[in-house]
Amino acid sequence: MVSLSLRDVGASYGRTTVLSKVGIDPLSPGSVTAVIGPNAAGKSTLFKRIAGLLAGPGTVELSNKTRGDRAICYMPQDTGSNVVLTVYESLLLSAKQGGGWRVHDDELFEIDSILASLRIENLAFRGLDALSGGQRQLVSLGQALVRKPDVLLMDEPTSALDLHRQIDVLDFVGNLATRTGMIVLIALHDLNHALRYCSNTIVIANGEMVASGTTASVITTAMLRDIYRIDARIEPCSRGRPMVIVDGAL
Ligand SMILES: Nc1ncnc2c1ncn2[C@@H]1O[C@H](COP(=O)(O)OP(=O)(O)OP(=O)(O)O)[C@@H](O)[C@H]1O
Repeated sequence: MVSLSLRDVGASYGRTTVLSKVGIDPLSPGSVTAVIGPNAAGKSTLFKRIAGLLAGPGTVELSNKTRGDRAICYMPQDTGSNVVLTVYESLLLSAKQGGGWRVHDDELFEIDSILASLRIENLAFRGLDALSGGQRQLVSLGQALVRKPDVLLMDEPTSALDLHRQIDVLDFVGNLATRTGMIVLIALHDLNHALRYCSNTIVIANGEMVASGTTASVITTAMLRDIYRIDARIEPCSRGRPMVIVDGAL
């Protein structure tokens, strides 16, 4: 089964280094890890570096990958598109990216199944330029999933979604990871989503990794104070789930 580890990973834009020395022990198949941290901390940069879209020092090691060059898929934060394609065509194009152009029945079946799982089958023949922000985000996730990556990097995948869709998407991706062994990293600002859906969490601040480990051990009152500069408590809700309750900014 696939596993992903990082050693001393860094990245720069031109001469400006924005990320350095990020290291994580092998992430196991099927794991879902949150990547959290303030704005401009370096979360998207880390994803671009892992996906090979940015060069930099250190090693991204992916062992036992099954998908060759398509093993790692980055779902960007900005899903805007002015490409003249329908939703269905965009998923088909994504499924075929890097492969041959012959279309097989099982690929069409897979696209239908992902559209249905994300509850966007009604959008299949709508142009990408005629979608709402949330619909674009769901289509972008569909484009990533049809590639069946070994590692899925999701950059704030629920930022444009209503509450029901947020839960739907995170449940779906978590179950898919468990079922297929896909490793998932999700950049999140909603720390309650991290507590609920991610077994492990990595904290990035000022271009450095400042904590990593089980989500419960990483999301603490002290971390929220030091990294986010907020006064907050982590308390169980009436159903026993830990929740971040924010009292104010420091
Ligand atoms: N293409 C670029 N060229 C130059 N600097 C960039 C570029 N993209 C990002 N940066 C800078 O790199 C730093 C890290 O940005 P990054 O997008 O990785 O942060 P982030 O943690 O994902 O932030 P956010 O939570 O706001 O999305 C920031 O200072 C940003 O201004």
